[in-house]
Amino acid sequence: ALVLSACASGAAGSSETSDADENPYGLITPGQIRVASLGDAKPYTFTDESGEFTGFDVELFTDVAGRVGIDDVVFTGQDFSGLLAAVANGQFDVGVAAIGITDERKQTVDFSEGYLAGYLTVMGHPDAGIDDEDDLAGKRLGVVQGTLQEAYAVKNFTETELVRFPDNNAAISAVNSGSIDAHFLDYEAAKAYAEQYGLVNAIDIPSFDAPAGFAIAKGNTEFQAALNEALAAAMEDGTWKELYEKWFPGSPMPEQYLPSSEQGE
Ligand SMILES: NC(=O)CC[C@H](NC[C@@]1(O)OC[C@@H](O)[C@@H](O)[C@@H]1O)C(=O)O
Repeated sequence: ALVLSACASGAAGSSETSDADENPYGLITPGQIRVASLGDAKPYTFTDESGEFTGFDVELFTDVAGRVGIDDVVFTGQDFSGLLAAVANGQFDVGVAAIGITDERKQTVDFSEGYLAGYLTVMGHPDAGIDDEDDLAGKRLGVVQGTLQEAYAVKNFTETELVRFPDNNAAISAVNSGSIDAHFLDYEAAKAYAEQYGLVNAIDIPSFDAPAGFAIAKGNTEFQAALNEALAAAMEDGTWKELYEKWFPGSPMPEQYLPSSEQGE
């Protein structure tokens, strides 16, 4: 009986520790990372012709996940407004979609360190007559619900009629059909849509105080620490720079994410 009980308790003990070993980051499915993302925020995160998720954020996160030891990464498209809640309530392990880090959002999720700082951009028809923020008075401006653009427009574009959309695709078709004058989205996505539909970037607003980060459930400090360590390594060995040049050719490069040997030039 003594041997049996010792063996039994040993087995129980080992299975408990092996669970922690198997799934140190509290993943929904050990060995797999489920990512909530967007399908229409090219070149940050988008689905290509074959329906594969790709883009700067997608490839950077996939690289970081590999460094953390997880190669099975599954991306799913979400409306931005539901994305953080889905991560907070455990439907996804992480949110990756040019999500700006803000104190308000930190009430819902935790974030990795920042990995991209850029601009919020108003873009529309070349003949919409929008050259600066004053020109937005009396105009109809699209925003995606839940974005920093929505919050900024509510606060600053008080004479503008805001039209809320679930995603960029819906807003862009509204611009193209003329039912709104312009859409308010991220700089690089605006550039991609402008090229595709002959629209123009009219106003660029810095959002450096809210760099994009990976969003994870609050309290998952093991996962957060592992992601941060891997993200720092991807910056230090030039992987971040390589992906930035691949996906944002010609754009000004924020220095803080370059290898330390290239900073402070
Ligand atoms: N994918 C989206 O629609 C996200 C829209 C918006 N992105 C803002 C941002 O994170 O985009 C990447 C960088 O330019 C950041 O500086 C910026 O705050 C947001 O976080 O609300």
